[in-house]
Amino acid sequence: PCSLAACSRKNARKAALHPLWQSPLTIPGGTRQSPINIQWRDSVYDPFLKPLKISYDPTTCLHIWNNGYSFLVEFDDSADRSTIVGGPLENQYRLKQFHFHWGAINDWGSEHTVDSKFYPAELHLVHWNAVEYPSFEEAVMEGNGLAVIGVFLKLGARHEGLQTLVDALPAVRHKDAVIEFDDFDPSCLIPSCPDYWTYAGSLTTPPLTESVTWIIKKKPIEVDENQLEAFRTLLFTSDGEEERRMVDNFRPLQPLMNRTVRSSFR
Ligand SMILES: CCCCCCc1ccc(S(N)(=O)=O)cc1
Ligand SMILES: [Zn+2]
Repeated sequence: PCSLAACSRKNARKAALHPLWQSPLTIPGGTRQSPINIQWRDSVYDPFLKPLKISYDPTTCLHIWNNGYSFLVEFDDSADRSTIVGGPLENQYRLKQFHFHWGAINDWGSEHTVDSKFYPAELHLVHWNAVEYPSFEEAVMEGNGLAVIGVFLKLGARHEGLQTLVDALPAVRHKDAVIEFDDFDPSCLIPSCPDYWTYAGSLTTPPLTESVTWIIKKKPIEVDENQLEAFRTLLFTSDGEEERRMVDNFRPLQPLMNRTVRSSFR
């Protein structure tokens, strides 16, 4: 056991870590961690990459909840009703949830960067390989278990589709709050431009498992300042706890190591 002084110093260091990272920041032996910087000129055009085929059924939308990391919109994934296929994927993947990462100010907030540029926020649409695995929880542990579409958000015009989400946020201000949310089609949040980058990576929050095929859309969507500010009114903390604003819920950039980022476009 450590000495009282050393223990308190260790605990102080741990407490000093951002609330998101009380657990270790790195996976021991991790070789395909996310997020990464996408250096545009180092990405390799792959002519064999197919267009991504997205088919979402808005009636599979279930609820919005604040899980203490982000706010999530979850979907009924008990059948192949909201799926993606094609792109770099060998199987069809089912939509499980989508969520966002954002900053305290507009200068940062995204998890991935492009040529070291941060966007103020990033959307993740999380899908799992229901062809090969019986559940999302099992797929999370497998190298080809998950496919996450990343969409950058940039400051610009108000996004009408996002506004229906923003209007619901006050109801999930605290950690563990949940409200019913139905009839939402998340494809309205995905740019129509088909161009994307893709690489083999990981979850960016615990359990950080190396199970994600990342599909990062080249074009951002535009949202306005009020919509970004609405994200920043959420709390990491539960009702009754001392309030901590939910901002800067993005993981630091991870080493590329022995990976190539492929592009679907020249
Ligand atoms: C067995 C439970 C595991 C839940 C893992 C949930 C999760 C999903 C997506 C992402 S992200 N930010 O990489 O898209 C992080 C975490
Ligand atoms: Zn995410």
